[in-house]
Amino acid sequence: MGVLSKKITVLAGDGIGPEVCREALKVLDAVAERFGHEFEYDHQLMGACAIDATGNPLPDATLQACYHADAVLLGAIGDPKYDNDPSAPVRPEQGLLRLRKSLGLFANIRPVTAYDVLLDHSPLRAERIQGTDMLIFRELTGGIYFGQKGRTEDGSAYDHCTYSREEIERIARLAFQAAETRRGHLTLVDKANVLETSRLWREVVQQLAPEYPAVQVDYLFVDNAAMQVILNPKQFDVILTENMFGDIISDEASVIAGSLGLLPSASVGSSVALFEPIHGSYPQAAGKGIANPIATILSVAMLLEHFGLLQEADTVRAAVQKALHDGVLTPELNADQPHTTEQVGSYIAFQVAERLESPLYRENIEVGLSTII
Ligand SMILES: NC(=O)C1=CN([C@@H]2O[C@H](COP(=O)(O)OP(=O)(O)OC[C@H]3O[C@@H](n4cnc5c(N)ncnc54)[C@H](O)[C@@H]3O)[C@@H](O)[C@H]2O)C=CC1
Ligand SMILES: CC(C)CC(=O)C(=O)O
Ligand SMILES: [Mg+2]
Repeated sequence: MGVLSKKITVLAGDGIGPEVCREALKVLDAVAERFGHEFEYDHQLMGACAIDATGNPLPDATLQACYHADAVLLGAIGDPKYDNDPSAPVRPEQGLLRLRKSLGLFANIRPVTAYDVLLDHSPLRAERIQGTDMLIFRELTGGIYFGQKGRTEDGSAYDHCTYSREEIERIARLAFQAAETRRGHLTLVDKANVLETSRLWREVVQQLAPEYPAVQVDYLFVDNAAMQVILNPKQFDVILTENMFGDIISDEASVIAGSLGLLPSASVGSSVALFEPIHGSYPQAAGKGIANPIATILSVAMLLEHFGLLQEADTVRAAVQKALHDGVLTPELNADQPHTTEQVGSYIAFQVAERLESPLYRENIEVGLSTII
């Protein structure tokens, strides 16, 4: 792959979003420095910050910038002032859902990895999780999050869940294809004993299965899956599931890695792809320098892979492994010798840029990174 020039729309968002995005862009700059690529960043508003500035969680300028970008990098959105006000007329999350729908991002891909050096950081037993490597395909533009919602005259509330065959088939095909390139095992997580939409998911997956003879398919009810993910995560290769189940199961699966701050994601579909950590805006941590930027940095690795820059993606992942190995980690993973969000990002960026001989780097190593930029 030659030298590339790419335009990336950056939606830093709210809470810790700007902090983790800053570090991810630092790493992307390091990739540009080492490999000669050019990345141009177009910062736009989305979420609570966009409501504050324009009254709209997804201003038209933001959407247009995303349409015209080669990729989108998102931090996180959300603010307690909306979470704590059930009757708020406009919400940051509406912007995110509308963005996903508008960009046709129907598949959200969330890898879950147990890192050997972090085995002790998971509350789960090391022998239980060691070697876990699963890929969750979460449907992202349908289901209950997008169905009609409202209140009835008697004061009840409803959220409708709908799925069409087409919505299921297009993500199921991506999941089958991924399973073919991995360990050949696909698990559909649903609630087909109760939900009609889940029965349609099973039907569609069963109809597609003969086209992918190298893939072994099995089916698991979501309540059982929630337990199995913790009890025996190594049994999973590719998990395919609908929007809400995937949202919940993937946050749960982050305890295998050791922190929600470690899990990246890629959202793909009919046009531009979007990359974001799976976590939210973690408002309690905003401005404190304690948010783990690795989920966003690994989302950048997925972005590079999407551009076909495989060596660059591997370089970022190797730099992350080095930070994990060297204990250059935020407090939730290294309470004894915590590093700040910025220190972790800088350390990873230094590894990527191979600026290992620079005096600044050496000085930072010598002082235990306490003065890293
Ligand atoms: N994609 C997005 O932008 C998402 C936005 N949200 C929004 O975020 C806000 C907060 O929601 P919560 O339920 O508290 O979820 P959250 O994901 O922001 O935080 C949950 C917990 O995960 C841990 N955590 C999250 N990110 C971390 C990081 N980078 N480093 C270390 N630890 C981390 C913290 O212990 C935190 O208390 C809400 O407004 C919610 O709507 C929630 C999920 C996704
Ligand atoms: C607005 C929510 C659906 C965001 C979320 O929790 C997620 O995408 O993981
Ligand atoms: Mg979520």
